[in-house]
Amino acid sequence: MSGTSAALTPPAGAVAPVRHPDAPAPGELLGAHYEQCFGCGEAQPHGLRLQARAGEGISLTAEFTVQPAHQGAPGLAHGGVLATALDETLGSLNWLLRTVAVTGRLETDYVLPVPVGTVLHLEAEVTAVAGRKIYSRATGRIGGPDGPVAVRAQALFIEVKTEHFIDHGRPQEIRAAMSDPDPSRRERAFEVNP
Ligand SMILES: CCCCCCCC/C=C\CCCCCCCC(=O)SCCNC(=O)CCNC(=O)[C@H](O)C(C)(C)COP(=O)(O)OP(=O)(O)OC[C@H]1O[C@@H](n2cnc3c(N)ncnc32)[C@H](O)[C@@H]1OP(=O)(O)O
Repeated sequence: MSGTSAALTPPAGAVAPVRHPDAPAPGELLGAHYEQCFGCGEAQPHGLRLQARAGEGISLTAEFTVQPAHQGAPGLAHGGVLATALDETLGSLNWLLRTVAVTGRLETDYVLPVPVGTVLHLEAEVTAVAGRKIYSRATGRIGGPDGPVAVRAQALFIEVKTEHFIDHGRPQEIRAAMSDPDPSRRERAFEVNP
């Protein structure tokens, strides 16, 4: 049984998403947006280390391998970890729009159990944009990119200003991220200059 709440149905005035001219080319790896990110950070030992790759239009693919640290039941991925993988994949789509946005709503269907050691093959796309609201969906397959769907999600991301992170984040992490000598990492941890 699955369904979609009204909040995830784009309103009548919604428009098709527009790929930013500087979006990474199809096939290009996006790389981590923040090295401590639980979803994608390479310096985050407990994280998913999800790797996303730009697709055509406003779409992308991503992969992550379920580790023993990601278990809920013996030998099986925790549902919250799978939701994180979907959230991260969907959030990464905003890099193709060059819009800074946070998850407002995420609805997840769990279709098949996902064992430890499995590679989850994710694909995601933005379906519509209405003002600050970005509508998107994703699927995660197991056994290969064309394998059966194990999880799927629909989401609503809300565009925010850079100040969202400065106002709400903890000062010590903000200071550390802002003092990163690499300007592109600084930009992607906090802001996007369209
Ligand atoms: C994370 C770092 C990103 C760095 C960026 C660098 C670029 C990186 C590039 C790429 C990789 C990114 C990968 C990230 C992946 C992970 C993403 C996450 O997990 S984000 C963390 C979890 N989410 C939160 O912490 C939000 C907490 N919530 C809030 O801060 C506010 O509630 C917020 C900003 C979402 C909305 O607050 P308001 O005051 O700005 O706006 P209002 O007026 O309430 O909402 C605007 C519209 O949206 C609807 N809306 C808001 N929340 C909704 C909801 N939950 N369900 C349905 N509609 C909702 C409202 O009804 C309203 O609609 P009407 O304009 O009136 O039509």
